[in-house]
Amino acid sequence: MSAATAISHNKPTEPHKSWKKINEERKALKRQRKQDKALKDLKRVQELAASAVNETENGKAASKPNPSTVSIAVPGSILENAQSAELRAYVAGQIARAACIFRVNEVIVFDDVGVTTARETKRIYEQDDADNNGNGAGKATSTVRSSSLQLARILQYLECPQYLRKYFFPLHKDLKYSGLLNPLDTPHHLRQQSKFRYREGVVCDKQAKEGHSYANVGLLNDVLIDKALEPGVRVTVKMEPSSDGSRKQRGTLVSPDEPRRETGVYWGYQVRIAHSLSEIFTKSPYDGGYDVMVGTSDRGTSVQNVPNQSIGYNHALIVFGGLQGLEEALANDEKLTVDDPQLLFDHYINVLPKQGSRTIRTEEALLIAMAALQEKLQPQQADVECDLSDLLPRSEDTGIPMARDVLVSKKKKKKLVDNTESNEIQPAVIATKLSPTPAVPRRPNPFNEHKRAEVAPQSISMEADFEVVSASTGHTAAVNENQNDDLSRFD
Ligand SMILES: C[S@@+](CC[C@H](N)C(=O)[O-])C[C@H]1O[C@@H](n2cnc3c(N)ncnc32)[C@H](O)[C@@H]1O
Repeated sequence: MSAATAISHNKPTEPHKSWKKINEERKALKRQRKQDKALKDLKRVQELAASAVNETENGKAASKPNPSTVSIAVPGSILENAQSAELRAYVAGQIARAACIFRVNEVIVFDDVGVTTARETKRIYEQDDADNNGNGAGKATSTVRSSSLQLARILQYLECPQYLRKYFFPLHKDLKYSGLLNPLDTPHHLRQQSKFRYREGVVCDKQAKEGHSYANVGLLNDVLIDKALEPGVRVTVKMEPSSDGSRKQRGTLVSPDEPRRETGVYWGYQVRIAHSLSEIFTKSPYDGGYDVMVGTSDRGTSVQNVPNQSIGYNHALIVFGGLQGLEEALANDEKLTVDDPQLLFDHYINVLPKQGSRTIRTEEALLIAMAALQEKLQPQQADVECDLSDLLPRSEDTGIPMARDVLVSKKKKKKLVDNTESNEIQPAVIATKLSPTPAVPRRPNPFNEHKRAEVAPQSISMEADFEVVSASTGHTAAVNENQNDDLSRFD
């Protein structure tokens, strides 16, 4: 017998494993890995919670100032220049994406035209307290250019976490193509499995113990919060680490500024409507208004002449013009008496002195300007830096419409193809039911028409005579009352 054969003969032979056994072992390994990850996440959450408690005890949290803010103003009329309803919505989506990419805290939609035409009329909307000179006199109605209202509504819709949209955005023709828009993918749009200290939520209509209420924060179970609030209110909740053995998740109501202030995480933008150029400046939500105002125009000073980090700010405002620029917006403002827009701003900047097209569209200028101004702006209060990469969803975890298509089972796909071939209409669209209790959002929401639904049901049924078009089904979609009523599944 050769040595090799002897060795192979002496080697203990492994018992033959069936595929069933191999699969079981693999599954067990997978389970183990999942458990390890969950434990790691839990440990991290507990550590963060403990450090937050420490900070509060040391009085540090209370004294932390709010980080500096950036606001942008864009005219609603830019939608009027779009060739179709789909493109109109798409332009609004581009503004929302740019605002998030550059961590903008406030988007002001202003009217740079004033007069209306047969095509572009004004619409009534519910003005909030903030618009109403902040005198707390309650809600009032006002009229606004329809393009401004649509832009503002789409901006708000996209900023709202998907799981809350059905509470705050009843079916509306302005949102018809919202399903085609690219999602914002912001950190505050948390997934169910994300373990982050803060979550956006809505107060539920569910009995809670005295002085408490339940909020839907996008988790499997509602969270018990430490305040008795009216159902429908949008809230920011600080999650308490879940105690062992308790299935009930608890949370504390906090200010919407807190997540960003405490963690440095971008927490979305606010939307405000201004009826004219001057209202951008006069109705600022910040005490003392904006301290640095930047106007943008191809007639401005070259951005290359602005030294890096030379624009110190606490509340910066960057204003963009429409089709005819800021000159036109100024000419259409009855309150402003100056005749040169440059006089309204601390800086009047040309962000691309050697442009190769005769004109740069506002949605393009927005991206160019925000990128060019990054190194020129210097916040007085910078965001705190905190590595939260393992707690917040990364781009590969987030919802891309294509990924959803991939998840459609082969059987379903075949059915879809068959139906299309036989010219059947796909029932892939939602009819959002208005929530039974009118939602009072935490943030001023001038576009909330829940009240109108109660008062004038006829007008809603007129507006509801359309569909929401999803990215995957295109124009073949039709309304089906039985479908899931969450608009977010299209984003
Ligand atoms: C269609 S342009 C208006 C054209 C106009 N001549 C102007 O720039 O004032 C729309 C808006 O995009 C921005 N924009 C366009 N080109 C720009 C540039 N080179 N520098 C800064 N902003 C620009 C401005 O806010 C402008 O109001």
